[in-house]
Amino acid sequence: MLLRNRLFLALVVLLASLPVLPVPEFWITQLNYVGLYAIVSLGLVLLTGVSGLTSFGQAAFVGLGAYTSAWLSTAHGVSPWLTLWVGVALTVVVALVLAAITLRMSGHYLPLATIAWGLSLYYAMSNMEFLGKYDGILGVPAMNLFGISLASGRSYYYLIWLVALLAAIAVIHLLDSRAGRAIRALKGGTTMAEAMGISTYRYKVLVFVIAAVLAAVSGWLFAHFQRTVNPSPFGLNKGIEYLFMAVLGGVGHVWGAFTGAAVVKLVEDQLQVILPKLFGGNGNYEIIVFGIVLVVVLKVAPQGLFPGLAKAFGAIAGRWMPPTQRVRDWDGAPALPERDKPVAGELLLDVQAVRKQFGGLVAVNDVSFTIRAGEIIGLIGPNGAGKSTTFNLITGVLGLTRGQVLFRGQPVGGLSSREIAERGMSRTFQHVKMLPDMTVLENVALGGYLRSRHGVFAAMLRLDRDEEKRLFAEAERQLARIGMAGQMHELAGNLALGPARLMEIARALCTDPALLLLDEPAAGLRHKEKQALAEVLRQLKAEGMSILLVEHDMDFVMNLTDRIVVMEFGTKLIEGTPQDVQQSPAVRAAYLGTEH
Ligand SMILES: Nc1ncnc2c1ncn2[C@@H]1O[C@H](COP(=O)(O)OP(=O)(O)OP(=O)(O)O)[C@@H](O)[C@H]1O
Repeated sequence: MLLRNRLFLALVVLLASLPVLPVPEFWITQLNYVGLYAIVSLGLVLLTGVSGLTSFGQAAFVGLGAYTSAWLSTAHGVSPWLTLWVGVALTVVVALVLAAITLRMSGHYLPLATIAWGLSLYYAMSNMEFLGKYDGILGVPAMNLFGISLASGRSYYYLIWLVALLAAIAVIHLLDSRAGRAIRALKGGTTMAEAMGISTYRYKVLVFVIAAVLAAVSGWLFAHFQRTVNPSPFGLNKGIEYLFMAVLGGVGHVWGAFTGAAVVKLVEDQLQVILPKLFGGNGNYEIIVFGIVLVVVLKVAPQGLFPGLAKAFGAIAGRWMPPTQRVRDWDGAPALPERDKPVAGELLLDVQAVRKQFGGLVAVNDVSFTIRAGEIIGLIGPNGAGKSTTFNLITGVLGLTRGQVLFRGQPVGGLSSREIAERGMSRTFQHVKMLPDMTVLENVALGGYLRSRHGVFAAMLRLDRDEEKRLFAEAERQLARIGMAGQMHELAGNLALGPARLMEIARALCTDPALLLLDEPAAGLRHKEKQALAEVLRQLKAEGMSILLVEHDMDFVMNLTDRIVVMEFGTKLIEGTPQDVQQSPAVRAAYLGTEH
């Protein structure tokens, strides 16, 4: 960590000394553009790299920031230090409106929508009389800071890079926080994040707005650097270029934004000089070269240039990569708040004649059962019996066709999985859902989301450290509870299936549940892994935890459960003790596929 800080400090000192060294004006201007572009790309790292939302329309937000400041400062003489905030406010409003319209779209529709609004904003800027139409606005004033003129490229350089580095630090802080983990969870789909109580839509909107604001701030800086604005740098091709920078540099890394901005800006200018000399004429040859380069980079280094560059710099620069081993500084952190727990024997879950129809298929046919606090109930049945569907009805992933589910006396049918998580049901997944690039500890800490509260701004300003300690102390406690504390610093993606399933249980425990719901936790496990899992479940029961265990493997549930509900063809075949079930000819027939 210390080394990382020193490297960062060395970078800052180097950057700060460039304008006072005999560096030609041309290179200072180039670096100014790199800084401006990096700020926009940084937003794309958050939006596209971390959250998986592709936008081609960022250049339009740059334009919004640039035009707002240019118009207010020229037509109304407003200080650029005020126009910045007007531009940011306007961008937030526009981004919120666009987010409300487009962010519920999925697949290819979202990128297409970003192209559509990117074009709309561009043409809006180009056709407004008061913004000078295609000629734009001339005579944008230079900035002053405490009486010091920032008119020269060398002085303005400090402002651009101060903003760029502060933005990078804020994004780094954000990604290493409660809100950051929620943002990182967006990429793997919404089911797991919602089950941890995270409003995925809210975070998508937040990330979208942050990326738009970064673009607008870059636009504000751009307007007072160029001292003139016209629509051309805010068009769709520039939007594509920003995305290109982020992807080329490494869209998953904060420093990838800077790498991409530097490579594109510096190489582009050189190519614009060299290529016409080689091929003659004034064609935009550099665009052809960039197209080819992007395809090659995507093929050989899909993570972009930054990870490779960092590795190439060897062990020291390798430390620039996100740390995998977090400093263990949470000893003595106060425990997170806990919910009121049900008393042993209290009716916890009351599933009343639930039904789910998929068109003509009745996947779950009026199934009823109950769970009392402290029990482990098994829900078993052959393939296609309707177990997973029943599980999804209880956890709010699927809506009920009919029937009701009561949890602690309150109806929960029709609630979202997030609301159900809030009430104290926590689940694991048949196919493990985790964030493979985060450590086991961080994955488990995601479970503590609803028990903590700090948001984006607290994270950016590092005001969330005490709460983070509480979250990690809780995550470690839950990992220790299932015997995985020794693996907390490992990347979750490196875990074998058995430990990965246990990690999911620890994450569910971290929500402080009243009822734990496990969806086929033994599926695909080897014998030893199954034994380890059974041991953990026995221990949880001994601690008083209530568990619904959906399982295909009959032997696994026999020695663990108090009662078993057997399903076949969507209906409840039998409910009883493991002995009752074991001796039932109907159950044997269902599993062996014979008549009964
Ligand atoms: N989204 C869906 N749309 C249509 N049919 C579905 C859907 N989900 C499940 N089904 C059908 O509902 C029935 C019950 O499926 P379900 O996955 O609940 O069974 P299961 O007991 O969990 O089986 P397995 O052990 O194979 O997971 C199956 O016939 C399945 O094909």
